Amino acid sequence: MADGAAGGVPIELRKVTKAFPGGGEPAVRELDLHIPAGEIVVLLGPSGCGKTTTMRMINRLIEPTSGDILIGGRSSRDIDPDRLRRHIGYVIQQAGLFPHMTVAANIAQVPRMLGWPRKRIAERVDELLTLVGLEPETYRNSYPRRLSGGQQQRIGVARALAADPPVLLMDEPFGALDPISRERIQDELLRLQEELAKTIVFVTHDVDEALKIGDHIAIMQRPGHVVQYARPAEILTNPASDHVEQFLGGGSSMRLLRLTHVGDIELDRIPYASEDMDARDLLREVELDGRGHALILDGMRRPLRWIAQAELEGIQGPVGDAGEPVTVSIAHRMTLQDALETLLNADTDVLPVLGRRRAYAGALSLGTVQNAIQSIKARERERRLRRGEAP
Ligand SMILES: Nc1ncnc2c1ncn2[C@@H]1O[C@H](COP(=O)(O)OP(=O)(O)OP(=O)(O)O)[C@@H](O)[C@H]1O
Repeated sequence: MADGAAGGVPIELRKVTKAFPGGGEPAVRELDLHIPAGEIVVLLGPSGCGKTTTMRMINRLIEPTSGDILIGGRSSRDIDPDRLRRHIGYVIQQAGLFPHMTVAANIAQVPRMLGWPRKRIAERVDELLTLVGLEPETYRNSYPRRLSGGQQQRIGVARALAADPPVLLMDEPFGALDPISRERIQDELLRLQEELAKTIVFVTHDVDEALKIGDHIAIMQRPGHVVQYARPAEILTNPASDHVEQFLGGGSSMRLLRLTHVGDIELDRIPYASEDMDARDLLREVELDGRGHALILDGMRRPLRWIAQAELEGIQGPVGDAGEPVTVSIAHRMTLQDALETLLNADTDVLPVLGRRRAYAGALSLGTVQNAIQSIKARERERRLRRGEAP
């Protein structure tokens, strides 16, 4: 990025406690948490478990009662709070934009405070609008009230990113959006993050949002402590306690289908050949395989056509241009849930999976997905057995 793409820095919470004056139990109690550079770490938990307090201690909107917070290895206590906040973007629910300022003025707040020249600010505003998927021409001079909730939230993200801070704090940023806008902006955030690799602390009490967004998830409970800190798939297959399991709710296998990508599972193998392969050789492979068809690939290993055993039997010499074009395929980046949907709507019972550069990477059938589901269930059974529960 033009501003020297500041990647993320790690954040370390060490025995951090916050007791509000007059409060009973502390809002946050001896919290230890390591947030790796460039990751999205989600704080997930029920209302009142201390998520917002934890987040606000990172940018010193709230001062810890005890313990230490290191940002990029430096204690936040040794960093001037105003300076600290300029290096930490903050996104809140309903964006918190100033209604009397244009979109451009809202985004430009921090750069203006930093005394950037006018031209650089204007360029940065346009760059950020493009980055969050809004056309600068259309939006830079609009006022927030004219925009949808999703658009306002995008501007909120653009504003937080304005001075290219290494850290972003996002407190229930998409909580007020309808489900469709919410899905879309989550996807946008993940796309942005691939490019920017910020360190993002993201607060939510929505389990599905946490599973989708988080590289790691910290599940918190009252009073302000972490009961499990792990990757999403591990949290689903191996919740640390009955409490965590209850909080996650049912449907963990379906959720795993949403979390698991086609590239993560063992794919089917079906016979394949290039157009210059001898039809007899391919026929032998198809007979051995027993499913009655093969794929023809081009020189870059991209699937071209399906060919049936009966058709192969009638060909002498190279396979050539025989067969039926491949019209539907599955990308290895798809979730198993989306792949299943594609498979159920296709008129063949097996589809080729495309890896990098759309090259053939394997095949997927209902059986493949079923095997994946079964191995997920087997892992869950193993976990229950380990914990001494009935399978
Ligand atoms: N300024 C304050 N003064 C006194 N108590 C507070 C203050 N802010 C938060 N608390 C208390 O600290 C505890 C944790 O609050 P916090 O807002 O961090 O929880 P949360 O997990 O973010 O909740 P929610 O999901 O509802 O936002 C709560 O019991 C809350 O009442």
